[in-house]
Amino acid sequence: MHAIQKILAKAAGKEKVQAGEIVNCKIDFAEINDLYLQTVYSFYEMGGKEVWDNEKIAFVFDHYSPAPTIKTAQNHKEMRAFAKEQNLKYHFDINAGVCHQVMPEAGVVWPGMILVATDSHTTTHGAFGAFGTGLGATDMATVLISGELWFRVPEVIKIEINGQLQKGVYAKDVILHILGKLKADAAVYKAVEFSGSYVEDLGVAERMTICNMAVEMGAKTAYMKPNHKVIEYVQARTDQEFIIQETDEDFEYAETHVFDVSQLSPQLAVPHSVDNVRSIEEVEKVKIDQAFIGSCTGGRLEDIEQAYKILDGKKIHPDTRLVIIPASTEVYQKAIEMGYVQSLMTAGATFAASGCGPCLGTHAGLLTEGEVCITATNRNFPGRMGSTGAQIYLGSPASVAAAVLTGEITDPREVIKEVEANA
Ligand SMILES: CC(C)[C@H](C(=O)O)[C@@H](O)C(=O)O
Ligand code: SF4
Repeated sequence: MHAIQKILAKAAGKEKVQAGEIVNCKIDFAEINDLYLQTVYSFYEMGGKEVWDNEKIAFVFDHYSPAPTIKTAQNHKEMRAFAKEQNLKYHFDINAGVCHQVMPEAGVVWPGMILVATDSHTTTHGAFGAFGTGLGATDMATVLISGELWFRVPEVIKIEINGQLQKGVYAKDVILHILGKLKADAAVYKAVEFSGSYVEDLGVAERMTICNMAVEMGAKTAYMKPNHKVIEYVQARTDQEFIIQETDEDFEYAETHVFDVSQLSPQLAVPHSVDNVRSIEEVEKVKIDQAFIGSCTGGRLEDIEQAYKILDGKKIHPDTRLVIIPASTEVYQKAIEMGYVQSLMTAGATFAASGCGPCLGTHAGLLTEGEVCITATNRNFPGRMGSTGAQIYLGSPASVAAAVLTGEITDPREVIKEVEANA
């Protein structure tokens, strides 16, 4: 069995499971975001009275936070009432950030757990060796009532990533490159394991960026075997005991793909699909109107630092706008302490309150017809960030920063070389 299948077997109280088998698993933690008030309605419609465990459920207000409309304010009000009535231990209101950043920071994510959330990017938590997957309102209501849910045991695709990245090339470029090669339907209902020499020593932030976008190839869940950096991160935030499952030597993967990233250029997903990927050399000079750094894909301290290293002491191009939204208040506070916020605001960036915001076009920086945006987020379908007539390029925070410096898509490797030469 694969480590992921062992996680499911343990949660189902079984010795062994196999791909294709349906198993009923105990859930370790469940998160509902503020787009899913329906979960509360379904909970009551299904006869729910008390949640199965009020210490294993989180409400996170992140998609519409702070509430940009009266309707979403009403949703928050009803969800706050439910959280109070059920005495939920974890209720992250409008001052917390994006669920996939807030939960690891709160110490509720650990290796070997089953974490479900009303969000497709719950694959992010494979970065911690967890089985993380997204649910709809009805399944989530079932979990709130019973603390259990059925799963079809997935096959596992192995993505082996080897080599050391060049300066100016980042984890976001790696996952975009993989998506461009394997395409958006490569892993439908399968689990994706990322391994190889590049992954083994990878830090938490980079692991989260890569696992976050596994769902963009249809993955049910993602997995990276925890390294010492992950274990240190988790143990600094929780006393929860955990087991790191080992994949059997003789486990047979459904597919194996091997990538050497040592010569990889910065990558961009170009309009209008996440798997429509080009090396930056093919898309340089595209004029940019607006740029965004943020989200559960690219809003961590390390992402903001990429922009700081390029823009510190400089001014963004007068024809462009840069919106930066730290993925959580904790990230925001650290970015302030590091001087990144002050420097980037002086360069001309606009900061907004932690949350999803422009990533899915709810508020804090939408695009109108004909505007061109480069963003550190994970989806670029028509209408994702506002008008369906806008053009969205997905790239690393460094590619975003290089573009707002020159006003057009620019290779961050060139800009970084210049910054270092003038340092
Ligand atoms: C919550 C939901 C509307 C959606 C998801 O499930 O991913 C959102 O977070 C997104 O990124 O599109
Ligand atoms: S930041 Fe974007 S991708 Fe992440 S949960 Fe929010 S809307 Fe979804």
